[in-house]
Amino acid sequence: MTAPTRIGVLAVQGDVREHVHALECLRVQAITVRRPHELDELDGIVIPGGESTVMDKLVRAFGLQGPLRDRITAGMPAYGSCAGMIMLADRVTDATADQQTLGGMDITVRRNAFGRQVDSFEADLSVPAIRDGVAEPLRAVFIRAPWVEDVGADVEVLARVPESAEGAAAGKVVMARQGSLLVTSFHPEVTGDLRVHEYFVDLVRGA
Ligand SMILES: NC(=O)CC[C@H](N)C(=O)O
Repeated sequence: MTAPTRIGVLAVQGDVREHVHALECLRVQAITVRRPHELDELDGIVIPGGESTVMDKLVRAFGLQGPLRDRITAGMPAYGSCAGMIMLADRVTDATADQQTLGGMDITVRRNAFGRQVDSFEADLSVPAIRDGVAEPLRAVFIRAPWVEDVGADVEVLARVPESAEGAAAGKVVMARQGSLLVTSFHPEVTGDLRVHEYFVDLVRGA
């Protein structure tokens, strides 16, 4: 029998439980991570939504920044949702003065991009990369979400806000991948649709 896939969920801040639940629904061993040594046995990690400024401070306070950067650089797959996407971005617009990220992905992300007045926004996304992702659009829930302003040459765009959406959000990149790193602006863990997590688990198993 092969060993079970072990995926960590960074558990310093944010909606950790929902990601643990989604991973367990996919029969993956989900492990909450607060200490550096907890990274050792992982096949991949999820960085949840929350507040990236707080998450960054706690990641540094818990001594996780260096070990996480090392593992990501060494190729450990990582999936960042919303604040997690900010954490995996090499560049952030509208960051606070002392805000740092883990980086790894050659993208520029704009924090709180959907507008300060609009706390949440929903859209049906066509995502050809996921199972039935064209026939059955993915309902995406955005909560004070960032979007991707700019992607490097090695980044694959997986989804955009539909061009028919109102305002500046139309056409913006909200799901992308670079090698073993995956990011979404939105929160698939709150809808019960497991296809994004399934895509990440497949990525981890293929890594
Ligand atoms: N739902 C979220 O993760 C919000 C992200 C938050 N606006 C930030 O800057 O980190």
